[in-house]
Amino acid sequence: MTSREDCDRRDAQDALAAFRDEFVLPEGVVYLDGNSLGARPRAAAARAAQVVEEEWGQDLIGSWNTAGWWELPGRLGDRLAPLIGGAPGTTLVTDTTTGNLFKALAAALSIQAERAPGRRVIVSERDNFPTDLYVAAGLAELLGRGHELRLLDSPDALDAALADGPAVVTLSHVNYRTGALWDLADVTARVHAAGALVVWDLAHSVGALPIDLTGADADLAVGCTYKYLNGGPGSPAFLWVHPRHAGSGTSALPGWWGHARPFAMEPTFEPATGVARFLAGTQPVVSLALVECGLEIAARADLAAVRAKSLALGDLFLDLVEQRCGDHPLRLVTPREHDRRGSHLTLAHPDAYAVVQALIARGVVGDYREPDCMRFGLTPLYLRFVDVWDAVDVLADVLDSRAYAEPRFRERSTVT
Ligand SMILES: Cc1ncc(COP(=O)(O)O)c(C=O)c1O
Ligand SMILES: Nc1c(O)cccc1C(=O)C[C@H](N)C(=O)O
Repeated sequence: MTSREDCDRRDAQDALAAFRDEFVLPEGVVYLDGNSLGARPRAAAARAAQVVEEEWGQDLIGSWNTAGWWELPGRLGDRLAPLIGGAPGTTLVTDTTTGNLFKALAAALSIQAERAPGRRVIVSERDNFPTDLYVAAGLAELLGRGHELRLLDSPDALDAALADGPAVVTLSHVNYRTGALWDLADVTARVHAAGALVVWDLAHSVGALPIDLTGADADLAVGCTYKYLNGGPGSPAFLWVHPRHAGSGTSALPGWWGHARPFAMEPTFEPATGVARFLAGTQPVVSLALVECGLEIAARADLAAVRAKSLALGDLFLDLVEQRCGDHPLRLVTPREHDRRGSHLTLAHPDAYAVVQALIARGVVGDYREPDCMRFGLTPLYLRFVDVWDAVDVLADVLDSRAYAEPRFRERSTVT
């Protein structure tokens, strides 16, 4: 059995270990929820003070020009692009993942309306993150042209859905609940071979594993910056568009920020060239500025090493859970194979909600997802092997002692 000392030794040899110092983590907490809200980069507090006190406080409106506020979405997009295999000028950091998905899907459908007008089906997964499904269904209805959303009940159903000639396929690269990973290049090739376009949601994979959208020849992608990119609560999301589509596909939200000449204040919309046409309106500058602190750290981390450590942390977690919690009714929801899982692990338990609350009370922070899932996020930039050991130690004790049976652990908060 792996001992805590073994984990200490692995931490001592870990090439990514020094990154932990770049984050602020509360004393006595093992944070396994960076897949939902990433930890705060140390540099973020000073950057926030700079934006608020100097750029806003002193320079006021002038900062749109002098502090580069106007250019932030494109400049940060270019900083994020290498993490997703995007070329310069293909990526924006802007709006929310939900909003960007709406724009991306609308653009993909408008491209298909030109190329293959008979195609009216959007394919997704029933188990996709709810916002993705709501956006797709809402858009289909709004278009009023007979579009419909078809949902896969398992990955094996993709080929049959493709055979029916859909317009667009939209999938989450890593599933928010199960942690299951799609093969992005393989799926993209299959979707294209079937004459459809693909829109990827990278919320749970960006910053956690290497992604090559250009190499895979994907069409459009969205994702968020507050998980593995540590941009802060509600930090703006991103939108990537393959250059071949950057001049086509109307934005469903043609706002003045996406106009070719915003300050000409013209009454009709003329899209800016390239991905900038997908900008809509004024951006949350303070939040946007903080995204750079996380991106700056991510740019220095070798994503292959991040992925290798994520898998190693996951294997350790699973081995220890099997060794120490084997008598309890736990079921691994996440595929165990490396090439089929992302960077969080999900265990089902009949009392999952209460177990998660009991763990949080003991300083091990994971989260709960319906109907019976405990999620544990593995963030290699600030998580140590010894943290995983400590987390499983607490989990074993919470389960063995039935500490989770206390009534207070059954009280539901809004955010689970
Ligand atoms: C796959 C996926 N898409 C989208 C979102 C959220 O989108 P938004 O930031 O717009 O709330 C999440 C999680 O919050 C998610 O897991
Ligand atoms: N986006 C979130 C939020 O606004 C509040 C609380 C949690 C979240 C999340 O990150 C949800 C998340 N995408 C999930 O995978 O469940």
